[in-house]
Amino acid sequence: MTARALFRLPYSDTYTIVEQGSGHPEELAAYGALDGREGFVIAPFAITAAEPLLLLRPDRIETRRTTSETEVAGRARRKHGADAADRRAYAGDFARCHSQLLAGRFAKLVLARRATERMARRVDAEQLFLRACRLYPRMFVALVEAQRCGTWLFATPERLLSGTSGRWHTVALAGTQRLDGDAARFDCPPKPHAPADETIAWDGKNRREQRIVADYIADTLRPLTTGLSRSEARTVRAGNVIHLRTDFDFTLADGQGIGNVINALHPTPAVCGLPKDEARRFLTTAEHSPRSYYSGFMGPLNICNETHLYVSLRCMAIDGDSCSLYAGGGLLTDSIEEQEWLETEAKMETMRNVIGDTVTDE
Ligand SMILES: C=C(O[C@@H]1C=C(C(=O)O)C=C[C@H]1O)C(=O)O
Repeated sequence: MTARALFRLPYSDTYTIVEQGSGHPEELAAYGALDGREGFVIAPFAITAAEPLLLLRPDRIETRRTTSETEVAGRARRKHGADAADRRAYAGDFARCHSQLLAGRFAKLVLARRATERMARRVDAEQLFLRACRLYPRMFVALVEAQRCGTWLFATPERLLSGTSGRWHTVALAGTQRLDGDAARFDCPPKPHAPADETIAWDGKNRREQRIVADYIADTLRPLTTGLSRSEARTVRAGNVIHLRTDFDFTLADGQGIGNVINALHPTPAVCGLPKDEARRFLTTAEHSPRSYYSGFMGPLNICNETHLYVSLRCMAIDGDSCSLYAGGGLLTDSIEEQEWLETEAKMETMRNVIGDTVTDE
């Protein structure tokens, strides 16, 4: 085995292992090259020679049951204190983005950062994958191991594109609130199609942030699709935070492939900004830590005729005894730096809860 991916779909009690038996995953030059292909895809935020778009060949596919252990509930993790240098670097990045927003160069920018945790011992990535499956039943959980991209663990709430042959689905997910105290036990929706809890209040800034994403997706998909439907925005839970989500369903217009749809959608203003190409260029230089495979996308492509591509969020890169966690948040002109920092901390909790009590204090 030279590369492998493990993935668990939301609400499923089984996970799938996809292994490539020999050689390295294929490097593809562009999203269009995904049309008609089969395998497990892992795409970076921006394709470069150092961080290519990879397609893992499914030489072996196995499905296993996730265990029903509840061992995770009481795990205590030692207190985490953000590094002062990280905090200062984020403040600098925020100021750079905010001045661009105030100058009217961008309608929205998503600023991201990285935090590295040193572990007491070498990380057992597969154990962490299984723990993430137990902790986050609503999320798409995946572990990818390949020489070219390294080892990544994800527990993401954001679908980029999924479907079988006929109907396709995507979402506009944005706006974030932390669930604290008793509210953290709150479940919305408890099952895939259950009604959402509409007692939750959202402020204007979060609603605008999410509407920008939903309008962008609708405008992008309209010329490429037929029968496009758009739901109302509703509240959904993702671990210890909640978001606003609009669902889209569509059929591809004649002559359209999903590679073209991905090329048009990715990266959406849920993870990048508007206008898209300028925002992507700006962020790749403005952010002090490169995003690598964070905020790209990954998932099975045409495996057993099903495609489930998710945005690579709530994730970490694992390297020996070190875990690099990534998170970002959408900025508008009225964003407040301290609140945005706390939002990235809340999103990083998703992976901090997975590494649990193995974090050391050094
Ligand atoms: C950028 C991230 O999340 C995205 C940004 C959100 C926001 O700005 O409110 C919410 C959900 C995601 O679309 C992340 O998790 O790192």
